[in-house]
Amino acid sequence: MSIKPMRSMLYVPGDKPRAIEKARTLGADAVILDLEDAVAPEHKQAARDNVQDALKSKWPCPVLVRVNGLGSPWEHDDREMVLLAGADGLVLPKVEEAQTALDLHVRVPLWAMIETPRGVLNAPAIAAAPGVRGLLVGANDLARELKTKPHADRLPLLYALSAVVIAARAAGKLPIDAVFNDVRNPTAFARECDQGRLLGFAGKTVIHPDQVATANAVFGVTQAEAEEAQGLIDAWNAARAEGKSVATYKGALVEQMHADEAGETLAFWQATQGKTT
Ligand SMILES: CC(C)(COP(=O)(O)OP(=O)(O)OC[C@H]1O[C@@H](n2cnc3c(N)ncnc32)[C@H](O)[C@@H]1OP(=O)(O)O)[C@@H](O)C(=O)NCCC(=O)NCCSC(=O)C[C@H](O)C(=O)O
Ligand SMILES: [Mg+2]
Repeated sequence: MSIKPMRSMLYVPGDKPRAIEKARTLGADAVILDLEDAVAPEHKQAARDNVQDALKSKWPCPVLVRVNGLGSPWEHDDREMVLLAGADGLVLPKVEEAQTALDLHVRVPLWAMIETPRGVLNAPAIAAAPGVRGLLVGANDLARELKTKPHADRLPLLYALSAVVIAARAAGKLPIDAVFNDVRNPTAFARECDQGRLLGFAGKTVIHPDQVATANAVFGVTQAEAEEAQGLIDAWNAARAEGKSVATYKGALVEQMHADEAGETLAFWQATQGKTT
């Protein structure tokens, strides 16, 4: 089984060449070169050229491109460029129907952004569409569309966040949590990462270098967790060798599902060894 961790997916504005260069060195599990909301209309062409250029060289992680939305004046040229330049994935904003993903016919993995109420309602079908690798939450757009306000615990968004996790997980795709705007508030960022992890997200989209290490840590597996997983597997194997159907580890029940989960934890830990953060 090949595991590609997506603990941190770093957005980088396509019109900031310096930030694009820096992004190569930050230890994010993926980089999303943005042509959409981070780029003003008068810079769209220059951003597309920068991104095309950046895709010519080798990167230490997968590089995705967020294109402008369907119906925008830039959508066609953006998509052509992504296909020509060979990005590792295409991030499509404001996806509301599974048919949108089906109609695209792109030859790169698709990451669908869920950031409207209709997108949330149709998330199960969108996630299940062939070619879709994962769902990314766009909480800024979603909050605006829901006519809600920022809230420390994201209470107004909880239903949508969980709906995205459930839709993605049911389809075997990756749910990725939304960005946290306040880049000078690492404590609140870490709290939001913890919440996202608890909800079941596989990783978080981030917007600043300082957010990468925290996302990698929170959505990753620590050495202590890996050792715990190994201990549980050893206890399970010993019990099975004695013909038992259940075991205990440190006083708690262990069944096949727990051993399987521990195996996944170990595999994920191994997949992140050797990464910079
Ligand atoms: C958020 C920022 C505008 C903050 O900018 P600034 O205050 O200028 O940052 P710093 O001075 O702290 O930057 C320090 C150095 O780090 C580099 N940097 C900054 N951001 C990035 C980045 N994302 N990737 C790579 N490198 C970055 C700077 O170049 C500085 O480097 P150096 O000069 O060498 O010291 C800014 O961080 C930023 O623009 N972030 C990305 C914004 C973005 O991509 N937005 C779009 C995606 S989020 C979205 O659209 C929401 C979603 O759709 C929704 O609906 O929710
Ligand atoms: Mg958005």
